[in-house]
Amino acid sequence: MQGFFDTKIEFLKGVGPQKAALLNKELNIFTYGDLIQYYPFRHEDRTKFYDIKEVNGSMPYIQVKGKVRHYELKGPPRKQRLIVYINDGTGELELVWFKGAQWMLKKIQPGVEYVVFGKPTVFGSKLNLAHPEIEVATQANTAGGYLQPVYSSTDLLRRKYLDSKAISKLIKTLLDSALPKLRETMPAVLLEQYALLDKQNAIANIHFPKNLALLNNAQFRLKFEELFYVQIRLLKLKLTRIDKFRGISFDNADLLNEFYTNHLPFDLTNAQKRVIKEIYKDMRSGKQMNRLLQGDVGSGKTIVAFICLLIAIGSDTQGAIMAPTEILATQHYTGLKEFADKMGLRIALLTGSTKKSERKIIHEYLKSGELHILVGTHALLEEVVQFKKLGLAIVDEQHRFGVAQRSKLWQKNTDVYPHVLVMTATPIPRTLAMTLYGDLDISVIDELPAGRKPIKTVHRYDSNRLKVNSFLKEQIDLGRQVYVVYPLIEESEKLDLKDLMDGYESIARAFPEIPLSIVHGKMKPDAKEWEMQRFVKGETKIMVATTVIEVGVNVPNASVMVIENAERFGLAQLHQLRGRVGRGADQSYCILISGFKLSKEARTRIETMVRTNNGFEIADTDLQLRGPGDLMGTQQSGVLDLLIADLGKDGKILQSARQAAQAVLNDDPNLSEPKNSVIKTQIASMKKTAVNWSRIS
Ligand SMILES: Nc1ncnc2c1ncn2[C@@H]1O[C@H](COP(=O)(O)OP(=O)(O)OP(=O)(O)O)[C@@H](O)[C@H]1O
Repeated sequence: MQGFFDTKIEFLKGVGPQKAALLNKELNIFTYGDLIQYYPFRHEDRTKFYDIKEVNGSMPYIQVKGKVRHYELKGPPRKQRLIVYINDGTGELELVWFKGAQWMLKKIQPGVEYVVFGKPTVFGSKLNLAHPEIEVATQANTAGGYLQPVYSSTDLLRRKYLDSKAISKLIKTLLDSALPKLRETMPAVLLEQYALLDKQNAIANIHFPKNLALLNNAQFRLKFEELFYVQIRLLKLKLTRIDKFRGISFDNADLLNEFYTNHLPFDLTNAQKRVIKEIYKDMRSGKQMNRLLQGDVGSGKTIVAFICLLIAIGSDTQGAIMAPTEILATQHYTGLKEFADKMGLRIALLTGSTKKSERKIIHEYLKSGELHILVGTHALLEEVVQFKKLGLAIVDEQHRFGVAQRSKLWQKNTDVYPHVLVMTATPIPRTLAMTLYGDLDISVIDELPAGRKPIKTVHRYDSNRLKVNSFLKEQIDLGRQVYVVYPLIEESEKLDLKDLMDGYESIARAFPEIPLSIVHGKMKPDAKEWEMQRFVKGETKIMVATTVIEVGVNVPNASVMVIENAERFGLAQLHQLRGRVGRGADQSYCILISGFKLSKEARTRIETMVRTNNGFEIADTDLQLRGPGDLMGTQQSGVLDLLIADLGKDGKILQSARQAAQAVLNDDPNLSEPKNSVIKTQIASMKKTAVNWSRIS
C-alpha cells in the first residue's frame, strides 16, 4: 500500500516529466502522497444560485442558472468580443469574452440552460460577468450544489496551465484510485472519542466536499491528526529523555533558607513563588529538569533565576546563564551580582570581549569549583570552558539559540546532565509554546510585582513633536529620565545610524541644558558601557539609543519611552521596548511616534500597544497578524511545517490534540498495545520531521 503513495507524480495521468518538474519545484509536490495532501486553502461556494435580479456589482462571486437568449460578436475581427445574453426569468445578464470568442461560440447554443459562475462587474450602467465559467445545466455537477476547491498556485504554474482548476483535476484523477488504498492513521478509540471523520472520507471531503458540514468535519479531522502527531512525538521525546537522563537530585536548602530569611529584597509575587516551587520540585526529583520559564517584561525573572541557582549551589554544584547578546549577559550579570555579593558567592561574566588574562582566571576558577556562577554569551560553549560540576544551566533564549547550541551547554558534564531552565522574556502564545517547546514543561510568571502602575501608551504623529517635547521637559523637571529609541534594521544600518544621529542632534537642540547619552550597536563596548552607566547613575536624563536597549535594561527611574518610527517595529519588539519603563513606582509613559501614512498592519500594531500592556495578549495578536512562520524566527526551525493546521487559529484543536496524545502515552508509554499500533506505524512513516529529533542527541 505504502508504495502507491510514494509513486512519483510524473506517472499520474495528465502530468508527465515537465509538469512533474514544475510541481516539484514550485509546490514541493513529488509523490502521489504529496499531491493528496496538497489541501485547498478555500472553497468556492457553488451551492447557492442567485436570481439575476438580485445580482449587483458589489458581490464577490455569484452563480446563476439561465437560458441563452441570444449572442453577438462585436468589434473588429482580430479583437472580437463575444457577448452572450442570459435570462433566468427574473432578469438578464451579459456574459463577455474578450479572448477566445470564436472558440466559446461553439459551446453556446441559444435556448439551452446553463450554469454560470463568475464575478459581477458594472460596465457602463450594465451588469456583466467577464470570462465566467459556464456549463450546460444538465451536465453540471450541481445536484444538491457543491463546494469547489481553490488551490494555491504560482505565477509560473499558471503560465504553464497549472492553475487551481488544473490542480483540482489532477487531484480528482488521483483520488479515484487513491481513496480505496488509504489506510486509517488514527486509532479507533480516538476516532470515536473525538467524533473524527474516517481518513478516506476526510481526504475525499477536504478536496471535494459533499456539503459544508462534511468540509468542516474533514478539516477538523485532518487538523486534529496533524497536531496530534506533532504532540505525540514531542511528548514521546520528553518521556524518552526523562527515562534516559538522570538529573542531579538537590536536597540541601540551607542557602535558599538563608537568602529567604536575611536577604530577600521584597516579597515575592504569588506567581514567582509558584514558579520557584515548580522548579524546586523538578530539581529534587532525580530526573533532569527541562523547563521553559516564561514571564512578561518586568515580571521579575531575575530573582527567580537567582533562587534556582542557589538551589544548585547549595548542593555543591555550579550554575550558568547563557544570554544571546553581550548587553543582555551584562545585564544579567549586574542583576545577579547584587544578590550573589550579599550571599558571598563568586560570579563572573564571560563574553567575546572579556580580556585574555581575565578569561584565564575564570577558566581556572570554574574548573576548581571556586566560581559559583558563570554568566555569558555563547562564549560559554567553547571547549576550554570547563565546569567542576554544572548543576543548573539557564538559557535566556528569545529564539536566538539553536537547539544544538543549547544542548552543547548541558553536555558540559560527562556524568550527569545538569538541569536546564530555558527563559524567554518575550511572551509566546500558548499554542506556539506548546509546539515549539512542547517537549519542555512550562512555567509562567503571569503577575507583575505589586504597586506597578500600568504604563500609559499613546500614539502621536511626527507633526506633534513640539507637544511631545514639552511633555518630556515636564517629566525631566519632575526628576524622571527618558529613553528615545530609533529603529535599527540591519539591511539599512547606515541610514538608520543617520536617523539616530539626526535625532540626537535635534534632541540636543530642543533640550540644550539637559545632559544626554547615546548608545548604538556600532560603538565600542567600553564607550557603550560608559554611556549606559551615566544614564543608570542619573547623570544624563535622556538616553538616545537604537534597539540595543531592547532587552534587559533596568533603570527604574526612567519612566518615559519614546519610540520613533514606531511603525517600523514588530509588536514583540515594541512591547520589549516599552518594558524598559514602568519598572519603578512612578507613573510611566510610552509614546509611539509615527508618520501619517500607516499600513493596515502597522496601525493594528500601534492600536494593540495603546490598548493593552499584557504581553500574552500582544503575543496572540502578533501571531494572528503575522502567522507563526514569521514569528520570532521560527521560520527556519522546521517545527512549524504544518500542512493544514494554523497555530494562530486552531488553538482549541491543539489543546484537545495534546490532551489526546498525553492520554494515549499515560496509558501506553511505549505504544506497544495493539490498539496503538496504528500510531506507531504512522510515526515511523512520517518523513516530514515536525520535530527536531537531534535535541536529545
Ligand atoms: N516581587 C517583587 N516585588 C517588587 N519588585 C520586584 C519583584 N520582583 C522583581 N522586582 C523588581 O522588578 C524589576 C524587574 O525585574 P526583572 O529585571 O527581574 O524583570 P524581568 O522579568 O527580568 O524583566 P525583563 O525581561 O523585562 O528584564 C527589578 O527592578 C526587580 O528588582
